[in-house]
Amino acid sequence: MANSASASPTPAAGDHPRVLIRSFLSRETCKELEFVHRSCGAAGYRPSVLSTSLPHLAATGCGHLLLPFVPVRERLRDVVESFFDCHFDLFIEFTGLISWCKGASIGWHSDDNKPYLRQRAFTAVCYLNNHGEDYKGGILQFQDGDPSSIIPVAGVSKSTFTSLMRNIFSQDVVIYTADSRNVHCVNEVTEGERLTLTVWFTRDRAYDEDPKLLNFLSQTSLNCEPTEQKSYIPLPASDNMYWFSYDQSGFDIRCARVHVLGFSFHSSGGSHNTSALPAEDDPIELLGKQLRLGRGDYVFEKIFSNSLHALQVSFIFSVALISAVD
Ligand SMILES: O=C(O)CCC(=O)C(=O)O
Ligand SMILES: [Fe+2]
Repeated sequence: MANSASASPTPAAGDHPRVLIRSFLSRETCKELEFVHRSCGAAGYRPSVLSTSLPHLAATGCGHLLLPFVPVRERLRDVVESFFDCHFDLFIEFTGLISWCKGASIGWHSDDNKPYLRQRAFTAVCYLNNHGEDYKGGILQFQDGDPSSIIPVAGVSKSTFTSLMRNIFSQDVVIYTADSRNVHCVNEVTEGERLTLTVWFTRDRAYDEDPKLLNFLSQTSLNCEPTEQKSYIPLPASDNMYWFSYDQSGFDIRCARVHVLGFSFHSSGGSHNTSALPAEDDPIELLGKQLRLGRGDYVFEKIFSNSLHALQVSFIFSVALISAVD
C-alpha cells in the first residue's frame, strides 16, 4: 500500500464490511488510466456509460496498454486480502475503467445479485477524478452502515503536508463485500463525467480474469510472424462495440470522441487539405480504414491506420495543447 494511503478504522467484521481508503492512487496513475480509456473505451454495459475492460484491450491488439493496470490491480488485491483477512485467496474476476456520463446512475443492488455474478466476493472502486471539480451527482450511497456515502473530493485537507501528499496520492478507493450486506446505488451524474476503475474479486479460480487475458494476448501475438515488426497500432473491435444508443438512435463513440477533442475524421483519398468523407462511403466503414484527421477547415497530411490510431494521437495532441495553455 502507498505510504500516504490511510484506511478509516472501520472493522472488517462488521455487519456491512467496507472501508474507504483515502489517497490510494497517484494523480499520474489516474491520468495514465484515463488516457487508456479515452483512446480505447467502448460502449458500456448500461446507458450513458463507457467502459474499457482488460479483455477488450487484449483482444484488440492493445496488450501493451494492460501494463499500467498491473501494479494497481496487485496493490488492490493486497489491500482487499489484508482488510478482509483472506491472504492468497483471491483472484481478479473483472477489471474495468468506467466513465459515467451525464444521466448515468445505478439503482439499489448488491454486486453479486444475479445468478451469473454469484462468484463475486469483493468489490474495489477507485475514483480517478473528483466530485465537484469534474462532475456533479454520481454519489455512491450504501443502504446501511458506515461510511454511508462516498464523495471523492481532491485537496480536502487543511494541513499543508497532507494537502501536499494528497496532491501526489490523491485518489480514493472504496472496498466492500459484493453480497447483500453492502446494498448500494450511485445517484445520477448531472454534469461532467465521473471516471472509476472497478475491480471485482472472486475466490473461484474458474473466474480468474488472467488466463483469459493471456489467451487473448497469445492469440494476437501468435498471429504475427516472428520476423514481422511488432505494431502497437490498435485494432478496431467489431463496430457494435463502438455504438452508443441514445434515445431512438445513437452515435459512434469514435466519431463523438474525436469531435469532443476538436478534430474530425476525413478520408485518406485525394491530397491533404482537400479530402472529405466521400458521400458514397459508409462513414462507419471508413472508421476501420486508413484516414486523416482534420481540425476546423484544415485536414492534416498524416494518414492514420484507422480511427482508433487517429483518436489516440488526437488525444495526445489535445492533452499537449491543454498543458501548453496551463
Ligand atoms: O462506481 C461506483 O461508485 C459503484 C459502481 C457500482 O455500484 C457497480 O458498478 O456495481
Ligand atoms: Fe455495484
